[in-house]
Amino acid sequence: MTVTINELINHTYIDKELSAALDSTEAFEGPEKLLEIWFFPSSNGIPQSKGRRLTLRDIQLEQWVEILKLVKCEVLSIKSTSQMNAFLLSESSLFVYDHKLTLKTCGTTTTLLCLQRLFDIVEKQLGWDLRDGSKYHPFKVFYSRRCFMFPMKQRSIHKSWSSEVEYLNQFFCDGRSYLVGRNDQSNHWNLYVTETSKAEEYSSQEEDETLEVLMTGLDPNYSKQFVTNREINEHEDQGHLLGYNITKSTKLDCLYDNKTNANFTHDAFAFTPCGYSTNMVIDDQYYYTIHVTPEKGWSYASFESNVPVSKISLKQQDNGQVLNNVLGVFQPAEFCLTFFAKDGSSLNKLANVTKSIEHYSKRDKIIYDLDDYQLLYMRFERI
Ligand SMILES: C[S@@+](CC[C@H](N)C(=O)[O-])C[C@H]1O[C@@H](n2cnc3c(N)ncnc32)[C@H](O)[C@@H]1O
Repeated sequence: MTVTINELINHTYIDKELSAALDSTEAFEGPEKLLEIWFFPSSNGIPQSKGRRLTLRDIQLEQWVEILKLVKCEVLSIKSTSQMNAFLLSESSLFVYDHKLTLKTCGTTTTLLCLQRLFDIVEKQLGWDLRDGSKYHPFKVFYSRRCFMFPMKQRSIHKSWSSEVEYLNQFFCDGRSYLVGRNDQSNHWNLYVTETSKAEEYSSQEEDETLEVLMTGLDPNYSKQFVTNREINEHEDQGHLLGYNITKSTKLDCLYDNKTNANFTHDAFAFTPCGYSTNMVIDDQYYYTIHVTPEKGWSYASFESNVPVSKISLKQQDNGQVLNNVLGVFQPAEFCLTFFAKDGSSLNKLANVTKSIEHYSKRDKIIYDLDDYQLLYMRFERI
């Protein structure tokens, strides 16, 4: 599976002015805030309203721009497939399906401050009744993040986990908050998750697994691949061209063995003076997304994927091999991984495979049973 030059010209949307002018030279908070909202268990579960069935993908671009303004980030470009819209943002990514969305943003973005506007739009425009008294009850909500490197630089409620949880609890019923890993400044990960709406739980046929790998202390010989130092030129969109070149040279488009020849859609951007983001969509419905902050001192890269590796590779590959491919590109000094799965066997398999990651030693391993999901958290350090 490799990307082709066609990927540079078939965007659904592209902000050429923004793409040409983005620049950031200050210390950057790579670790992202990750919000995933399942409004319904599947697209089949979306109700009709006034004789029409509207979905998240009926929300217009101008409204996403307005929602993202509250988050303090902008849309660089969009790739659409038959089942989802993949937004590449000035600070990471947004994936919109008919019934669910994933918003991943880094830096000093204010992810949760878009919740009220998002639910207003969903309620008034799509006609979805998600009210539970003064709160909302979507099918499921996940909000997570690794501990920040520069917590005091964060804005508003994002300065502390407890104020983020307090804010989430104003919107949702039955939310639970976890501190996963060591209770020190730099080695933990936080999760907020709402209880699955029981009435709909068993109508969900959707298989779902998500692997995240959060890497720090990137090897400078490898992270320099993400430094381009391009000249800012208002008239040329070099960011997407250089992003494409980096994808090819690092082979980040070859992490999965696409044995089914499923459609592959790709969008990447190289920031200036450095930094890289990419969204890859496989089979029109699964994504993996990679974001890189290569600066020495606060280097960071994240990989997140909901690609069902065994289906896409016809059982030729597993998540352990994908993990090794990812580590090979960044060679981090440390990383933690989180893996959510409904099926305990893929989780156990990954937990066992990772016993033998070359050059790394396991420091923490934690498994949670979260009603319909199991969660594996592991942290490793280079030996
Ligand atoms: C590519 S973004 C991805 C963030 C992602 N969460 C991560 O760090 O892995 C961050 C990188 O791009 C660089 N960058 C340059 N201009 C930027 C901008 N306007 N907004 C965000 N990042 C920018 C940052 O300095 C950093 O190296």
